[in-house]
Amino acid sequence: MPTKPDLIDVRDLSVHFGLRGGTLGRLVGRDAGVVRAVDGISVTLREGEVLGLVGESGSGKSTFGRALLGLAPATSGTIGFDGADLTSMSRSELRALRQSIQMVFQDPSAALNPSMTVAEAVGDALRVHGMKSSVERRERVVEALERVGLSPVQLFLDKYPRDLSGGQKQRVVLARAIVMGPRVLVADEPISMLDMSVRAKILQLMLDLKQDLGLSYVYITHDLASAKFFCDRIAIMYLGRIVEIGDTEEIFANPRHPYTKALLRAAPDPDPARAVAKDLPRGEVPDAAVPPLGCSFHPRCPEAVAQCGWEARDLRTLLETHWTRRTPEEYDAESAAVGSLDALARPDTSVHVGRGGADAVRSILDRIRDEEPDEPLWRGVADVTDDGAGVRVDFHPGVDPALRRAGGVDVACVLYPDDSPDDSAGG
Ligand SMILES: Nc1ncnc2c1ncn2[C@@H]1O[C@H](COP(=O)(O)OP(=O)(O)OP(=O)(O)O)[C@@H](O)[C@H]1O
Repeated sequence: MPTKPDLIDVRDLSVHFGLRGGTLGRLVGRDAGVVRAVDGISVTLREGEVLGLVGESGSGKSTFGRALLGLAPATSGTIGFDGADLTSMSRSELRALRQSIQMVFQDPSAALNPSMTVAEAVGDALRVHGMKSSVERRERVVEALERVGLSPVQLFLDKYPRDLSGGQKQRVVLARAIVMGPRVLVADEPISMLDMSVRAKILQLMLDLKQDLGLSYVYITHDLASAKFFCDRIAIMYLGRIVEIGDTEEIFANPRHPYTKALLRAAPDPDPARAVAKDLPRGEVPDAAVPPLGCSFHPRCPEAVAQCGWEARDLRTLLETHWTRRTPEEYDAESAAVGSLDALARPDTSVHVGRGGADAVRSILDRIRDEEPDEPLWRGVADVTDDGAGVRVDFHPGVDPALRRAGGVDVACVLYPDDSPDDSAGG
């Protein structure tokens, strides 16, 4: 089957949000930094394709989706659509573009104005975009409502959102999205707030609309089961980046990135024979304002190796976790020997720990190592040397892996060396 042309071509897109510092920071005029909500993403959406963006909360999915409509301003990079770069469009150009790219949000109740009837809500976009004839508008509204399965249409035209079920409201939202004749729908968790009983119906409706109207979708979700059913290709996102992207079948049959594997293990499997325990990787998604060194996923990764980007903050987490398992007396003695952990709060690859003497600190580290020999952090420790009142821990230098070809998908992980013949990378 010949590959369809690219409809959207995103290159190296970043969306960073500035964070104002606390009161003290503001007094001295210092910013607290930036949140890298989207951090250098390159991806294409092909004509007629459903591309899924999957990841935990905070991975940047919604920000990426909003950037596709110019709702979140790009910090750098480009978004090509129909030969134009969306990131450099004026407000009026962006308004015009929204006839072609529409967004569907998670909560249909919030998306609909409670004081507008269904006919008004769906027809409003046509009016705003200059369709003056109310007869013509009415025709288009009726057609859109029929397409989304709200029939007989006469029953729905004069209803208010409060008169409708969640599923019916999302159908109205979809009617409003398609009435302008768009080419792309960016659907951000469109079924997650609906009753289980209607979720599959709404997804099927979206597939029917795609077929009938030649739509393409960007489907944003944290729900792998719906992505498996709905998407042609899936991009797995973590902390503002794509860590793996490929055909849906391949991603599910043969996940490469340890994060993808963990997500798949955590997803409830409808087939009880293959059901596995829920075990999302340890810890939480780190702060996008100060991401981990190297691969952002390394602190949670069970397969991490020496060059994944180990640093002082990982050692701090290790010590703190270790102390949750000690008696109060042991904690008092060990924390006195180690001293303040403040020096471990920065992303350093060489760090001094301890104030109670090198031997005391070494024995604490040895004890943790004996108890947890498989802890991946030990693979990152290059050297522990005596250093005055404590020890100096040096980590191996880390690499920040780029997306590269690995057996039919693109994956950003040092465990997968590039196997593409021509050295090209990216999704
Ligand atoms: N307007 C904003 N100002 C500051 N930070 C923001 C803003 N919007 C998003 N962020 C931050 O950017 C990161 C990515 O957020 P985003 O909502 O895109 O993630 P997500 O994967 O869609 O998560 P969710 O599923 O919870 O919506 C988060 O750390 C979030 O706090």
